[in-house]
Order: sequence, then C-alpha cells, then structure tokens
Amino acid sequence: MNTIKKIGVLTSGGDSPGMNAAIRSVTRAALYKGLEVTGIRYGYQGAIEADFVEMKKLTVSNMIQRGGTILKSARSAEFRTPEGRKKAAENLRSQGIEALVAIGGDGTFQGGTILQQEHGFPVIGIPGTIDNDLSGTDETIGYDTALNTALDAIDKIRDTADAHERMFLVEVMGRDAGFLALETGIACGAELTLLPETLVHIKEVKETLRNILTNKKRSTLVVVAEGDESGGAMELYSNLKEDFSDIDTRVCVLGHIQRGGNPTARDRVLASRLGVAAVNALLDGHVSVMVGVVNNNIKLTPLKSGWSKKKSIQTELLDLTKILK
Ligand SMILES: Nc1ncnc2c1ncn2[C@@H]1O[C@H](COP(=O)(O)OP(=O)(O)O)[C@@H](O)[C@H]1O
Ligand SMILES: O=P(O)(O)OC[C@H]1O[C@](O)(COP(=O)(O)O)[C@@H](O)[C@@H]1O
Ligand SMILES: [Mg+2]
Repeated sequence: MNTIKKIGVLTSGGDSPGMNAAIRSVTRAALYKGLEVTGIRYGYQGAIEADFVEMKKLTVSNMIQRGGTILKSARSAEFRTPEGRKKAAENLRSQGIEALVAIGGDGTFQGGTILQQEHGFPVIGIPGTIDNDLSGTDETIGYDTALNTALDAIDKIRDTADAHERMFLVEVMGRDAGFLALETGIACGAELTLLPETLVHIKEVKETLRNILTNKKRSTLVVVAEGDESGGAMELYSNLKEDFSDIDTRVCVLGHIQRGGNPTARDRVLASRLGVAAVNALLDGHVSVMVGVVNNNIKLTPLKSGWSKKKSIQTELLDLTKILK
C-alpha cells in the first residue's frame, strides 16, 4: 500500500500543445485518489525557487483546450548542477511533496532521472514535446497539433508557390529530431524532405532538385528540419542560390507557431490518458518511469530509456518521401 499524500506537477523544456490537458488530468486524477497536488511553476527552476501553487479541481477548469502551460515552463541551467538539484529536493520535501510528475521532453526526463538517483525522489515522466523524440510512446503530447499546424501553413504556402511556380524551402522545428519534418513532408506532398537523422550530401540535394525541376513540376516544396545537417532553410538557400538562379526561390521558417495553439482532439485524449496513468504509476509504487501509449495501450518504460534510447525514424516512412515525390 502506497503512503504518498501529496504530489507535485511541473511542465519543463519547450512547451507543447496539450500540456494544460495533462496538468488537468494529473490534478483531477490525484484528487480523485485522495491526494493533494502542488503545481510547481517554471519547471525545475520553480522547485529551486520554491515557486509553488496549490492545485484544486477548479484551478484546472476551462483549460483542456488551451495551448501553452498555466504552470509556465523554463529551461533551468541551475538544475543541471548538483547544488541546484539539492536545493530543489529540499524545497519539495519541505513543502510536503513526496513525488513528482514531470511533463516534458528528453531533457526533462534526464533531469528527473538524476533527481531520483541523487535524492531518492520518485519521478514519473509524461512525454510532452512537439519533437516526438522519446522512445516508450508512439506519440508525445503536442506532436499531433504541431504537425497539423505545420501542415496548415504549408498548404497555404503551396497555393502561392503554385501560382508563381516557385520553389519554397520551408523549415520546421526539430533541433535534433526529424519526426515532425518527416510526417509534415509526407502529408504536404513535399518534393524533398531533409532530416537530421539521414545524411544527404548537398550534391545529392542539388541533383534531386534539378531532376524534379527538369520534369517541370509547377511548384516545388522542400521541407527541412531545423537541425538538418544542411543548416536549416536559410543556409540551404545560400548553398543553392548560385546553382538554382534560374528558379524563383523563397524561404519560410515556420518557427514557434508550431508550439502554440489549441491542442487537437488526439493530443487532448493522449494527455488525459497519460495524466491518469502517471498518478496510477505513482500509487503502484513506481519511482522512475515514463508513461506512454504504445499500440493504443498504456505502457510504462524506465524513465532513463525514454531519453537514452534514441527513437528511430521508420524506414517505411522515409521510403514514402522518395516514392511519392
Ligand atoms: N543532464 C541534465 N541534468 C540535469 N537536468 C537536466 C539535464 N538535461 C536537462 N535537464 C533539465 O531539464 C530541462 C528541460 O530540458 P530541455 O532539453 O530544455 O527540454 P525538453 O525536456 O523539452 O527536452 C533543462 O532546462 C534542465 O533544467
Ligand atoms: O523555444 P526554444 O528554446 O528556442 O527551443 C526551440 C526548440 O524547442 C523545440 O520546439 C522543442 O524541443 P524540446 O521539447 O526538446 O524542448 C524544438 O523543436 C526546437 O528546436
Ligand atoms: Mg527535447
């Protein structure tokens, strides 16, 4: 029988649409089970600075549909130090918080793993990042919304690209991960999709594009991940402009619009499921796991595997980009 009476919940790293739905789910599931809930503002930095807020049923009302995070988020440099983590653990304990639910990405889970190892503090991770780069879950909260936001923007770009018969280089987010770029590329029918996970030499990029242009497509869309080895859309443009001076080319960096907006139904349902699963995992005595959905079933994975085992890009999806271009 687990004796936890109070839990903490925080959002950390890059925010993602659906984080609010996850906070709501964690809060309501914990209250339902008779636990108290404290919100920690600004991610791990809030634990270091004891920035706490009591969470009640109504604290989380009218927010399942909102992007961003009511608890705010941060990238905390201090939490990367042993002194910062000690301060955080002391503050959490003096507030009566006995376990933490951390909603975030690979960095957040890395920090949570270390906090658990150094201070014996139970940490359950809920995957929330538009990057979808965590193993142990088919999708992370926010990924579906970001994908649809990027797609909506690119469909509009295609209209004007087609009208002027131009080439567009469109950059989507993903410093280290190309999941968003890959599925955006497939869904918008991009002629070329470039990801950090696949090395494509600039010579090959040029040959592919020349081939497409010679076949007289009316418009050309290149989707490039922010972290692709080409350096992203601007740098790619610099490398192409001399050889492609005959083609009217424009660059569009989608940027942070992909991080905001109302979460899709799929992200709201995912967040709702994972919040409840996280509270159940804590009550079942787990101390360092991530909750995920795999093949439509809740799955618990050691927190460490979530960030240390690199999630791989499906080759079947990569093949689509080549066959369907
Ligand atoms: N190696 C680490 N040790 C301790 N804390 C870390 C570590 N990596 C990340 N963190 C903490 O987690 C926060 C969020 O990580 P970050 O990589 O910025 O975002 P995300 O969780 O979305 O991947 C960091 O700002 C830092 O406070
Ligand atoms: O908002 P920032 O700090 O510029 O970070 C941008 C990065 O955050 C992300 O949007 C999300 O990444 P994380 O979930 O790892 O924080 C990346 O796609 C992007 O590279
Ligand atoms: Mg990350």
